[in-house]
Amino acid sequence: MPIVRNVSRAVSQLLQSSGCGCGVSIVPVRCIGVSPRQVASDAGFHSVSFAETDHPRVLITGGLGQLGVGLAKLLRKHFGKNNVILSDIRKPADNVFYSGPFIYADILDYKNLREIVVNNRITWLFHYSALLSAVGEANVPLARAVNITGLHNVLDIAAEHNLRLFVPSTIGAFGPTSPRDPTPDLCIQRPRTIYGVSKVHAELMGEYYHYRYGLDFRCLRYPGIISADSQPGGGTTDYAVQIFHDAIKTGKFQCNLKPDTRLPMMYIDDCLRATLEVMEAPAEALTMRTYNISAMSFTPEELAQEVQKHVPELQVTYSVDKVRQAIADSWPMNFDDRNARRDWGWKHDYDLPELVTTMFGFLGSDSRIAQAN
Ligand SMILES: NC(=O)C1=CN([C@@H]2O[C@H](COP(=O)(O)OP(=O)(O)OC[C@H]3O[C@@H](n4cnc5c(N)ncnc54)[C@H](O)[C@@H]3O)[C@@H](O)[C@H]2O)C=CC1
Ligand SMILES: CC(=O)[C@H](N)C(=O)O
Repeated sequence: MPIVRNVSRAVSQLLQSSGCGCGVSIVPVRCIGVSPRQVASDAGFHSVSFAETDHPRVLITGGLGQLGVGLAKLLRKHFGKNNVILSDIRKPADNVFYSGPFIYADILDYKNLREIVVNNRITWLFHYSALLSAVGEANVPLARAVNITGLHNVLDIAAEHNLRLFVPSTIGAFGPTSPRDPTPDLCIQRPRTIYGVSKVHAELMGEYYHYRYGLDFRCLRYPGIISADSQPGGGTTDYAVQIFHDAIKTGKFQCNLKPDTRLPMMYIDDCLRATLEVMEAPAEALTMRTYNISAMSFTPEELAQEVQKHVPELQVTYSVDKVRQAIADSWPMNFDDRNARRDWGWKHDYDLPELVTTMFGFLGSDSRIAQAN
């Protein structure tokens, strides 16, 4: 009995002293073992110049998806090519492989991940690996493993090695009982997808590690992201990327959501810039560790009308995917991001017309537009 009392006294002292997120020296170190894997010695990023060490040493997990390659490009511009390591379990395309350091990293392999962090003296980690909303519903056990067990590995390694850790969350972290128009940072979160559940878990675990162990955890809830040169990985908002490709290739687009389904969306450049800005923000400026960020909000019908200004002959039909529609109907319609704007100066650059013009600029629709005129 006295032992139990002593332990609970020690725990309650710890909890009281950790409210500021600093000064708690205990970190969740897992038992140290010998990793069977070695990072290739010719990987090219071991020999850094002295000047390069002034910058953060970055690792991006799940970097070959829709967002990771663009993030690596942005961070390499800021911190130097060799200071940013892209990783994934997939094989990179030639242009990605030759554009900077790439390494195989399975986030479910704790020792391998730890070894990469140690050998490369990583200081900032961007954790992008995930299964998104639609693919997550199609394979719940895998989504649970990657999105939850994988996150636990990342959190422990980040806490153990004193990393600054960015984990993206999503509009999908809200559910049908959340206020949807607009959705504030702090409100009821009862998502009905494994993706959403895993992201709420990530938000809470990251914040818990921050207050309990002093982990420098930072998290943004992204809207649906729209990009020209990378494909989405199986989400509910994917239609808003596909419409551009189909408009150019065939002039026909079949949308899997109803025409009036309103969701928050953002152009990739805004999303990646926000990610860098929140990582660079002074800790004192952050009154929270998880922020909504917002740019625009539209329905498939509104997007189609804007696209038709560039490709007037585009024909849009609707064939609703029940799973995606149910997910979309439970998500925010508009996102309230006032806290991000106040605390660290978040400001989006792209509204719907700029987004559509920029997408067609990238995808080279000039010939079709000329034909249409
Ligand atoms: N793209 C979007 O619209 C949004 C994305 N996000 C979040 O941003 C992050 C990046 O998103 P995307 O690039 O769109 O995702 P994506 O689905 O395109 O890419 C995810 C990557 O994770 C990798 N991965 C899967 N299992 C892995 C494992 N065991 N170990 C290492 N990597 C593994 C995949 O190979 C893939 O390349 C995700 O966490 C996602 O939840 C949040 C909101 C919106
Ligand atoms: C909004 C997201 O998180 C993602 N694009 C999805 O649709 O699953």
